[in-house]
Amino acid sequence: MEYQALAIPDVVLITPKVFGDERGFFMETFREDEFIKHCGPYRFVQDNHSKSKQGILRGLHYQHRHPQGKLVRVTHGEVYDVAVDLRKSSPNFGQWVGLLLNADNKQLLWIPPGFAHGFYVTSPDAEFQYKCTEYYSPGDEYSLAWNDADLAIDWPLLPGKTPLLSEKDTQGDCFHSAVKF
Ligand SMILES: Cc1cn([C@H]2C[C@H](O)[C@@H](COP(=O)(O)OP(=O)(O)O[C@H]3O[C@@H](C)C(=O)[C@@H](O)[C@H]3O)O2)c(=O)[nH]c1=O
Repeated sequence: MEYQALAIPDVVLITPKVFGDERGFFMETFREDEFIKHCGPYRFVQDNHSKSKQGILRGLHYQHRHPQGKLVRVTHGEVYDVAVDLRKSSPNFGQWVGLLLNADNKQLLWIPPGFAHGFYVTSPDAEFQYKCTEYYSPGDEYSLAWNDADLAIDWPLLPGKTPLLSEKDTQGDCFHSAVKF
């Protein structure tokens, strides 16, 4: 596996080594030893899997008292995945990184605690799987507005379409007033 720090260096893009043969392929998707070396001494306690239709945008989500690091990947289809740095002491505070993750490139993205995270589905549908460093904590969930003007995230929206959101995400907080770390 190859580990590449992105423009916000604590966000790491992981490219697995894929062994193809006549049966299909094999790849390792997580190794604790390498992960700790490149991303930090985190431990995962929960795995999640969601499926979404084209044009769905989930996010931008975070927990505050129980911040979650997330190791995310796409196992079917494609999404544009975004992480926003909400750590006040970070040189990258208020900045975002985004990139396409899909079932063909098989890449994984490590998003540390202290970030808001979300994704937009660009393919007809997409399955999204991720590991989390903290358990889901319903009372501690926050949604940051996907279209906040200060963040100015350059989502690759389908022409003429506004993203489809959950009720909760239509009420997302603006960056200015959002709870930070
Ligand atoms: C996230 C989550 C949800 N749920 C339940 C609550 C709710 O009834 C249903 C759907 O929840 P949500 O609408 O919050 O699901 P979703 O919008 O997919 O939330 C996820 O979005 C992405 C972008 C993230 O980064 C994740 O951390 C998570 O916040 O699933 C759990 O039981 N455990 C969980 O860990």
